[in-house]
Amino acid sequence: MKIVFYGSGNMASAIFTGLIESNTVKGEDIYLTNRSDIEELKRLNSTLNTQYSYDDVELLSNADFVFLAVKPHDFDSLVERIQPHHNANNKFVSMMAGVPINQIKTKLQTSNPVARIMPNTNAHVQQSVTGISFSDNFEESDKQLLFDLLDAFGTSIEVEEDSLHDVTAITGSGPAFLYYMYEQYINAANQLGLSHEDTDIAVRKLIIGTARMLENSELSLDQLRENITSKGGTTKAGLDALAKHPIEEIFVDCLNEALNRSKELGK
Ligand SMILES: NC(=O)C1=CN([C@@H]2O[C@H](COP(=O)(O)OP(=O)(O)OC[C@H]3O[C@@H](n4cnc5c(N)ncnc54)[C@H](O)[C@@H]3O)[C@@H](O)[C@H]2O)C=CC1
Ligand SMILES: O=C(O)[C@@H]1CCC=N1
Repeated sequence: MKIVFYGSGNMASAIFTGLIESNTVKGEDIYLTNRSDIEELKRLNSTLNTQYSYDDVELLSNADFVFLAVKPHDFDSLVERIQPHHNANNKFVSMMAGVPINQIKTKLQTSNPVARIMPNTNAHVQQSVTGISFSDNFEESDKQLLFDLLDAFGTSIEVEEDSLHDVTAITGSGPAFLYYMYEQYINAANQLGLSHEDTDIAVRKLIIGTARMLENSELSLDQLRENITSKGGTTKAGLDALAKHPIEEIFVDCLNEALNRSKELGK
């Protein structure tokens, strides 16, 4: 299977690294290109054994899956490269936030199958949650091949195309929202007495340990929280302080703004 990535930035590299490190695809079957950073492509060739080229005929010839991994505002420059040279074998897999399948088909002037995915950078550690939608003409056997690829770097959920906006807000951007929250937690913790170094290590371990509990425990979130909260204790005091702030409202606002931006990006 020949897989091409147009774009080798943050999200694409998380995916092709996951595919190679899980032994799902060999580096030599993955072809990379980007706007102009040949040094980056050479570096990836020496570490992952991936191929690279700026020749679109070479890239697209016999390519089974062609990942569109550029920013939405770079799509037009990508169309100039792909449109004249694509062929019937190419199945397109776009990860561009917000850009609808019909717009991809129209701009590329193609009736080839198109899938849209919305992964996240947790693909680096094979933990992406990836939403996926397909054009009507995507063959079942090709869908299965693509699901197998997605499984190599996390879990996937098939959704209606319109729901990809929700997936983008909740899990596509989600790691950034959680990182931001953890940053605030570290900033606050730094105002207590531990050294900054100890605080940083302690909070990182706290986050990792809490995530492992979520993974391994059968208890609900609120039960896990209850198990830490002694009557009249420290946790109760901290939680009462938190409850004075509109935390749910803050996240409703955050997710709605991300979702609205996803809709705008497709216009
Ligand atoms: N970073 C993230 O967490 C996520 C990103 N996405 C989507 O993935 C896409 C890429 O995002 P990032 O990897 O973060 O961006 P990035 O800026 O890290 O990488 C973009 C890549 O596109 C390449 N590029 C630009 N114009 C090109 C052209 N004409 N031909 C070939 N390559 C070209 C650049 O050289 C670069 O390698 C975006 O559409 C974004 O919406 C989706 C989910 C999560
Ligand atoms: O910020 C963005 O637009 C992309 C989509 C999801 C994560 N990063």
